[in-house]
Amino acid sequence: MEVRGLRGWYGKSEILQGMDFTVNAGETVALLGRNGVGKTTTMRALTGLLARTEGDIFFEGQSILGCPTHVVARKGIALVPEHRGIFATLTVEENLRLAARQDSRWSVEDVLKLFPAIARRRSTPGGKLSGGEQQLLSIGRALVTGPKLLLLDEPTEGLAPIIVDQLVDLMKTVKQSGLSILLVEQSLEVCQKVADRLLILDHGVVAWSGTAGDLSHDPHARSTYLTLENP
Ligand SMILES: Nc1ncnc2c1ncn2[C@@H]1O[C@H](COP(=O)(O)OP(=O)(O)OP(=O)(O)O)[C@@H](O)[C@H]1O
Repeated sequence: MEVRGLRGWYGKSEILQGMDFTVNAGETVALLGRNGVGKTTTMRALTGLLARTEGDIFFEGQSILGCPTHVVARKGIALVPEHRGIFATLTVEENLRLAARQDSRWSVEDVLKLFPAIARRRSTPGGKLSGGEQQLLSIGRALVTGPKLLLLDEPTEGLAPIIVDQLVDLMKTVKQSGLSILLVEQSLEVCQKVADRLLILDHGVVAWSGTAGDLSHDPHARSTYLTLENP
């Protein structure tokens, strides 16, 4: 994915003010920044969910700016939103089967094998799962659609450390399968474990980019662009 001069608005507020970045095939890129800088808005702009955008977004060489969400999804971009978006009254298995596409390289059975924690709960309604299980299920739902690029919006937010470790392992497995991942993530520790590159968003643009190692040696960037919550 190549993003060039991306601008995006809510009403008259210009939140994204000319973002430039790429996510190469097979790469995991993390998007960081203080609360409210526009990380979720970026994810929405990339998936046709923001009403007003300008600039350009290329996916596999084709412009997708302004494409409706279902078209973006069909091209192979799957968004796992911050609030997970699973069906509370449907079982785990029904949630997966409803999302599954025949041409996906991940079948429902593959996903259940990959996530034993939710396989054990396959007959449980989505609404009865713990936060961590819901997060795994929503990633599973994205995988069965057969994406090439997975967009994960704060997947570890609010989860216990042991579940975060499981999610990190899962992201590594997904990455090894060749999928590209763009991840909004506040924890530098998680970024260090899974991301090839980090992008820090500030004032609607990508203000810093580099590896987690670069950032650990750059106290100025950490104090300028990140909150104290970032370890
Ligand atoms: N639906 C909306 N209508 C109007 N303004 C919005 C809407 N959603 C978000 N905003 C504003 O847009 C700005 C960017 O919000 P966004 O959710 O993208 O930030 P974020 O970087 O993801 O932050 P957080 O870490 O808090 O989720 C914020 O100032 C927010 O108040």
